[in-house]
Amino acid sequence: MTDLEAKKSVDQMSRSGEEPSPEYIVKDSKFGSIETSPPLGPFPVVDLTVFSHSSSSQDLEQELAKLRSSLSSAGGCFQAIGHGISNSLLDKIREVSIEFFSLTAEEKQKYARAVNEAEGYGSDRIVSEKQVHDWSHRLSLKVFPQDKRRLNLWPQSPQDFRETLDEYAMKIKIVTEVLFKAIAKSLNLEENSFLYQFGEQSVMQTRFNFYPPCSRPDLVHGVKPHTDRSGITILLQDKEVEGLQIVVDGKWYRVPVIPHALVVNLGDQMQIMSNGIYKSPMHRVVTNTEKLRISVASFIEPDPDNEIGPVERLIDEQRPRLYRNVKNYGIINYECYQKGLVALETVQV
Ligand SMILES: O=C(O)CCC(=O)C(=O)O
Ligand SMILES: [Fe+2]
Repeated sequence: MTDLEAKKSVDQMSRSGEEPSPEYIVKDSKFGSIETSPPLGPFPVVDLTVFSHSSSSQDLEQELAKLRSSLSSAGGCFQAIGHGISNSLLDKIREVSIEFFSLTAEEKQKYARAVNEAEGYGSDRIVSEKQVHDWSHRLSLKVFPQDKRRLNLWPQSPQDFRETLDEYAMKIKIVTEVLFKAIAKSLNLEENSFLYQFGEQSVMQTRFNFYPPCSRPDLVHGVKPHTDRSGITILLQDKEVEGLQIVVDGKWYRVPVIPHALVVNLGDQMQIMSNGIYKSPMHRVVTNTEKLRISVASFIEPDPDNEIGPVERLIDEQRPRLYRNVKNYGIINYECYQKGLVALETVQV
């Protein structure tokens, strides 16, 4: 057993069809009951080809307007198409994820996350006795900077796991660079305004999420409500099974499945850099009784040695500085999580 792990794994309970044990049951969520099927959300589909290829100013303006409206609302999310990653690579990364999670518990344990570490295979990190456990297993791996990869935690089975992740991560990195420039453009900023804050040594952590079916989806979270601590998160959802929900104006909405689109969520650090103009959305994952769900989330964060803060041009009399400059927001975020504090609130001026 690692840290304060639950006595029964979600895999075991899922297979036997039994009710979730008490550690998984959400009692008094401040977000209300777990509604597994709220309405579909107003998340636009943005075609990234207008940012990476020459295109008419009308097309460019149209996609920039979608970025502005989606990122400045509490919804902070859109789906990206035209991202340049082939359908076959997207299917392949999903396939190796399912193959990994289908290995025996003993085999997966070879890549187990150590107590107090973020990387490796396991369940959510438990930081207090009161914490409700998520109905999921995950495998988290640092993919960039490349020399920080801990290859002993990278599965050797299935055989093509490592090369698929490497290829996928390289492509995601290119997509994020296009996005940083596009987001800067949408705020009328110089195109490297965000890219340079992330730095040459920006970090990418890829997390493979696995949510087995649950006999009582109304009682558990696949992932509890949270905002991402990243700068930006690029999420490949399951090809068929929904589960992700996002809060817009105080209400939960489902994020639809678009099989070869990437869900783009801003994280807390872009909310800081954009001086609060763009938002890091509150989101959660719900489970269902019938089908397992997987997702692959890539979290891109600035180099932890870089001091980041609101871009100067986004600070003026009408919009005074909302956040102080910070270094290593990851640590701030983790410490706040342990104390039950909202990290973004602690860095407000
Ligand atoms: O599985 C998903 O759709 C989202 C997962 C998520 O929010 C996360 O890993 O931070
Ligand atoms: Fe998330």
